[in-house]
Amino acid sequence: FHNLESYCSLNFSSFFPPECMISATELELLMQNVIFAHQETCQFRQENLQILRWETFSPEEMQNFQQKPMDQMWERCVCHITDAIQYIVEFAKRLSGFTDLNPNDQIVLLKAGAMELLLIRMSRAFNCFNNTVFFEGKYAQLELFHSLGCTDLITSMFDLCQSLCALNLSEHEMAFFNAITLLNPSYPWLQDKHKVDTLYRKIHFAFRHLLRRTHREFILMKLPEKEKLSNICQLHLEKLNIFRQMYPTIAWERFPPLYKELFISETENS
Ligand SMILES: N#Cc1cc2c(cc1C(F)(C(F)(F)F)C(F)(F)F)CC[C@H]1N(C(=O)[C@H]3CC[C@H](C(=O)O)CC3)CC[C@@]21S(=O)(=O)c1ccc(F)cc1
Repeated sequence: FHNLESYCSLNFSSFFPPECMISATELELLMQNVIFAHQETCQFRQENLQILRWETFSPEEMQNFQQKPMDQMWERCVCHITDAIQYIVEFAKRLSGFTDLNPNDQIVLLKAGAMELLLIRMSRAFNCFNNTVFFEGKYAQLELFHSLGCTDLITSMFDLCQSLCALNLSEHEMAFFNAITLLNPSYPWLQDKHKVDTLYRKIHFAFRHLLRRTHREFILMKLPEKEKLSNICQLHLEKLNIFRQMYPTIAWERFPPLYKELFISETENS
C-alpha cells in the first residue's frame, strides 16, 4: 500500500511540469539519497555532539583564546571553516543530479551556498540552552571569539542557530534544508538555470513528501528566510575584507586555497 499511499497523497500534475515527473519509487530513492548524502558528510556525528554538549571551556581556557592575537585566531577559524567546507563539497557531490549539472554551475552553487550550508550545519553543533557552540573539542561561549573582532557577525550566527534550534529539526529535515539551500535556481550567474530548477523542484517535492508523512509541514514557513542566511554571508565577506586590510599578507600566505577560491574574488587573485 506504501506506493499506493504515496500516489494517492501526491498531486503530481499541479506541481510537476512533465520533464520532472518522478515515480513513487524514484521519490523514495531520492529521499534516501539526500538523507545519506547528509549523514555521510557531516564532520561530527550528532550523537558525539550531544555527548559533549555540556563540556564547556573553563574561564582560564576562555582567557587563553581571548588573548590570542587576532591574526592567529582568524587563521585557526579559517582552517576549521575550510575543513568543514570540504565536507559540504562532498555532500553536494553525493546529491544525485548535482554532478550532472554544468560544471560552472556546480562551482557557482557552492561559492554562493557553502557558507549558508555551514551555518545550517553549525546549528547541529549548538547548545541553545547555554548559547554555546562546539569549537576545538568543547562548547564555547560567544565571548571566546572576542579577538576575531567580529562580534556582530558571531552574534548573528548564534541568533540564527537559536532560531534553527527552536524548530528542533531532525537530521532528515536538516539534510533536505541543506539540499534546497544549495540548489537555489535563482542565482544570477547560472548557465543552465532550468536544469538546476528541475533538480530543486524534485528535491523540494521530496522534502514536502517527508514533511507530510511526519506531519511537520508547518516548519516550511518557519525555516529562516533566504535573505537572513545571505545577510550573514555578506557580513562574513565584509569582516574578511576588514581583516585582510589589517593583515594584507596573511590571507595570501596562510589561508588555504579552497577558502581563497570561495571567498576571495578572482579579480583580487589575479
Ligand atoms: N574563519 C572562520 C569561521 C569559522 C567558523 C564559523 C564562522 C567563521 C567566521 F564567521 C568567523 F571567524 F568570523 F567567526 C568567518 F570567518 F567565517 F567569518 C562558523 C562555522 C564554524 N564551523 C562549524 O560550526 C562546523 C560546521 C560543520 C559541522 C559538521 O559538519 O558537523 C561542525 C561544526 C566550522 C568553521 C566555524 S568554527 O568552528 O571555526 C567557529 C568560528 C566562530 C564561531 F563563533 C563558532 C564556530
